[in-house]
Amino acid sequence: MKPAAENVCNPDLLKERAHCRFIPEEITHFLDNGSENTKLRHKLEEYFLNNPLFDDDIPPDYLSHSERYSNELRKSCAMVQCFLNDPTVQNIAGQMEGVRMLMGNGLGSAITKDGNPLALHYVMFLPALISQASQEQMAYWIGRAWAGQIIGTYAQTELGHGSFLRGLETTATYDPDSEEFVLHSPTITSIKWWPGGLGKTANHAVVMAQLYTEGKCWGPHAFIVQLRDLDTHASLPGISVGEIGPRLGTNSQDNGFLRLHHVRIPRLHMLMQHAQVTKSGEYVQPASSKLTYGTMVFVRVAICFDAGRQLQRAVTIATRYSAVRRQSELVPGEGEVQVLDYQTQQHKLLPQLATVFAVTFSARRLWETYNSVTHGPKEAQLALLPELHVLSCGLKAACASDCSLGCDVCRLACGGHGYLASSNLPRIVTATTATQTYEGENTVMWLQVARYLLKVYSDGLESGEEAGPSVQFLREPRPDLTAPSHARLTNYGLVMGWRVAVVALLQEAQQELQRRVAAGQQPDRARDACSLTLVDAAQCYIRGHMCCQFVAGVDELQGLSAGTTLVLQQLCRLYLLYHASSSHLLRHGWLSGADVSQLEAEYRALLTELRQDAVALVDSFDIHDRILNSTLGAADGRVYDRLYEEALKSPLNQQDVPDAFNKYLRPLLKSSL
Ligand SMILES: CCC/C=C/C(=O)SCCNC(=O)CCNC(=O)[C@H](O)C(C)(C)COP(=O)([O-])OP(=O)([O-])OC[C@H]1O[C@@H](n2cnc3c(N)ncnc32)[C@H](O)[C@@H]1OP(=O)([O-])[O-]
Ligand SMILES: Cc1cc2nc3c(=O)[nH]c(=O)nc-3n(C[C@H](O)[C@H](O)[C@H](O)COP(=O)(O)OP(=O)(O)OC[C@H]3O[C@@H](n4cnc5c(N)ncnc54)[C@H](O)[C@@H]3O)c2cc1C
Repeated sequence: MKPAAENVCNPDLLKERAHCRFIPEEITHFLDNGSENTKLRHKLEEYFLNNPLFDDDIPPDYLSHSERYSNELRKSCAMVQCFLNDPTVQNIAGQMEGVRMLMGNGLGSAITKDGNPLALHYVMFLPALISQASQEQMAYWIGRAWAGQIIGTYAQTELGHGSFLRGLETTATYDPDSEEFVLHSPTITSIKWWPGGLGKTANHAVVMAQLYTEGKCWGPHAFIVQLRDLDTHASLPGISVGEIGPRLGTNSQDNGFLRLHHVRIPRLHMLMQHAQVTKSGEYVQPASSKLTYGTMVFVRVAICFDAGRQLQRAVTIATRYSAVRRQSELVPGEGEVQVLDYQTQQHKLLPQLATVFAVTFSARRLWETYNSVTHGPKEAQLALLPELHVLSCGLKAACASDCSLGCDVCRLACGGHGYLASSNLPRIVTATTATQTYEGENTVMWLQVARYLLKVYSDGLESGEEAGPSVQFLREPRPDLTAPSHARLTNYGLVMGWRVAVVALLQEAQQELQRRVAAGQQPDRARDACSLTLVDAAQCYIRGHMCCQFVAGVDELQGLSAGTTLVLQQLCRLYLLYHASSSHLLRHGWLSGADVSQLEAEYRALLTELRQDAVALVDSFDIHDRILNSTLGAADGRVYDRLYEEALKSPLNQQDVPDAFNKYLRPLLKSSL
């Protein structure tokens, strides 16, 4: 048994919690979207985290690639079985809600630490069926997929093309004689490459392929292809499938490749909610060709939430550690201080804390937009599609980039120990950085946003097309740059500053574009030559949007204690000030040099204020120790004991003299004698 002293909480953490100025549970309930959800989450955590089925005998870091995959597949299948068959779990949460929690990176990440081989089935295959299949197709596929009788993935990206969807090479050619599509990968570059779960887990895939019928290509469409025998799991004739090899992170997710050799599928395996091919081969056009991209839009929204949850974990670990870690003397002779006391450390961590809330407010609003578009009347759906597309692209890019950079800042804030796998920060960082690439590489997403902004700004909307609510400001009179500083520096004043920057950048880009085209440059090349300015415009637009959502979200909160409201207002202000240091607010005339100095002083004062709540704030994220899975971040702050305990688990430490010594080192030592 451990000595009692080892089990007590670190005294510095206790002190931090004692001076909390707000009610942490209020923030917990806000982040869970209601106290009932918090209760539900606790019950699920208790059920799963106390169940030995989900324990790892050996830390995954010490397993081989195949062992890791097998271990994570064991746990993910057990987890799904619980949801499908265990009444206790079913009583706690509806199946849908439960699976969502397990597949996301909350509880799920405590169970399948190294990536979940079944994730794509729930995160993309099922959503693809829901957004692309006709009613009859849903009736056929969804029940089987939901019950785990078939396991699917989403196979879109190819060796040669990921970002440029229209460039996909896989073909689906309709044969009216047999009423079948022939799926084929004609070249090496057309091999599907990357889909999660494709390598060894999935027996079906939604395959995106160029549809050919009646001799014409109609662009990328979605088809369900069976890949493996449902009994033996052997790959079917004409299907070459496997895993693509080790990656920076999530190595148990068996990302795979797929080559199709003239594989025949029934006509009704083309997903036909939007476009159809009749028995005779006639192509029936969808209301919008972009409806085929619906699955990606859904996942982009989900990524905003996921990236935010990863940042919550990273900043919890780094903040608790910074309260425990003492390093150097602030004032010589006064003893070593908690590193959290250094202004530079606060500047690393507190903006990350604020970002958690900016992401939460923005992602929630995006989710509302997504729901009103997908559940609204058809005409309204189509009218709002561009706005949803642009917001989902922009917020996905911003949340992915802010959160993955934020996670890495948290890792760096933990010094050397942050580099240790047992801190869990390397795994969090590598999992989060992938969100910048998948589901639309970030730069490509920014360019999509810019394309829409320029279109609205330059009156390029087609007749009957309306500018979406988030870009109405492009049509409004330019705000007054000479307004007094007290008006420009308020929260809404700073939001306005971003809008001013967007308009100025679009104006610059448009003038440059016109100049180049007038000088004879091909218009698309001219646009590429303006793309840095256009990406700046897109980023300012989304930053302004996130600031606006944060300000409005805090303003609209009701029923919170004064202390909690104050701390959220301060975090909101900190977020606005942190980003106001961007050169764009200065360059485009919203802020003067004197304004910047004033805002910087206010920012530093806020760091000092919020420093006292930092530990209580991360406590309010209420992340279970098993989900943090970190030697540095556990709630009791026993950092050094845990670091030592984890080091002792290394297989190399199971022998004083490793076998490799006799094989390699001893001969070297002998030869150099
Ligand atoms: C857990 C996760 C695991 C990971 C999974 C994956 O990664 S899966 C793999 C993930 N892979 C990726 O994410 C691949 C990323 N690439 C893509 O999504 C597409 O290639 C693209 C959107 C970049 C361009 O598409 P394109 O060349 O067809 O289009 P274009 O640029 O020529 O613009 C034409 C018009 O269409 C509009 N429009 C476009 N999309 C939408 C939409 N969804 N809705 C509404 N509208 C849309 C656009 O605004 C423009 O309007 P305008 O100005 O004419 O009025
Ligand atoms: C962990 C992980 C999981 C994934 N899971 C899946 C999955 O389940 N299913 C699936 O189908 N795919 C999956 N993918 C693939 C992913 O969607 C693609 O990698 C992504 O869309 C980017 O495409 P790409 O790799 O072709 O990059 P590229 O487009 O080749 O990007 C290379 C560079 O070119 C730049 N670039 C590209 N186009 C333009 C342009 N038009 N203008 C300016 N710059 C440009 C990019 O900004 C980037 O810097 C996954 C990828 C990863 C990393």
